[in-house]
Amino acid sequence: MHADPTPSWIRYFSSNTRMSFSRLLDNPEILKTAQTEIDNQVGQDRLIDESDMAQLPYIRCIINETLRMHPAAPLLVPHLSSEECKVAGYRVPYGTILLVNAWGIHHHSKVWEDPEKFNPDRFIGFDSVKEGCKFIPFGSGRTGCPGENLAIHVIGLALGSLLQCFEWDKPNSEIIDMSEGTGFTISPKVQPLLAKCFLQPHMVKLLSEI
Ligand code: HEM
Repeated sequence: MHADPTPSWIRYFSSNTRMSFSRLLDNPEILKTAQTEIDNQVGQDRLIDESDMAQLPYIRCIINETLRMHPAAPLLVPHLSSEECKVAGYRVPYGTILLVNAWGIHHHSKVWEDPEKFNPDRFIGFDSVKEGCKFIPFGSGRTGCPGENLAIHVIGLALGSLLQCFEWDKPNSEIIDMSEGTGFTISPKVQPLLAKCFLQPHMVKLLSEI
């Protein structure tokens, strides 16, 4: 394996990581900050692994910001009231199907400043307990997603590996189309994402030993 200045092309289909990656390609300074964090915390002598995630808070901010703008389950999953109750002053009769519009909350200008801007910094020091239900890509409380930690680690590892091993660029200067398809879960409408990648020179030796 050698560091070839000619780029390789990647056609990327995965949903969550693809959304993060598209946003990073359109925001090269954020991409660079993420790479610097990996360089500082993991170094160049070994590949990133799952145990590094706790030391990569900025990568976590990028994942959160992507899940804010593109929550995989925009209406969470339907819930059914097993008895009559009151929610925020509203009477909810027994047997009501309740949908929570997480996408709407995540994009609401009264909840988030400049909600259409991709800005991972807004999650620096974010405390989900103090902030209440303004960020709920995994739902909340007893019915919340039990796979949250696994999902964050898998996305972080995929994103971190791509950032550690390669330099990235867009195929052209156009803003990447982030339109979302319709359905129970969110996925990008335009598939696949096309990007140019260059192997980082310092990764050549490491990757050739795998
Ligand atoms: C980015 C990845 C993921 C997202 C955004 C996500 C999101 C969600 C959401 C929004 C719910 C419904 C919560 C509610 O309405 O209260 C849910 C439920 C659930 N998720 Fe996830 N999830 C993800 C990954 C995973 C993974 C990796 C697993 C398992 C390995 C998993 C297992 C489940 C299960 C079993 C439920 C149903 C829990 C219940 O009803 O008791 N999820 N998830």
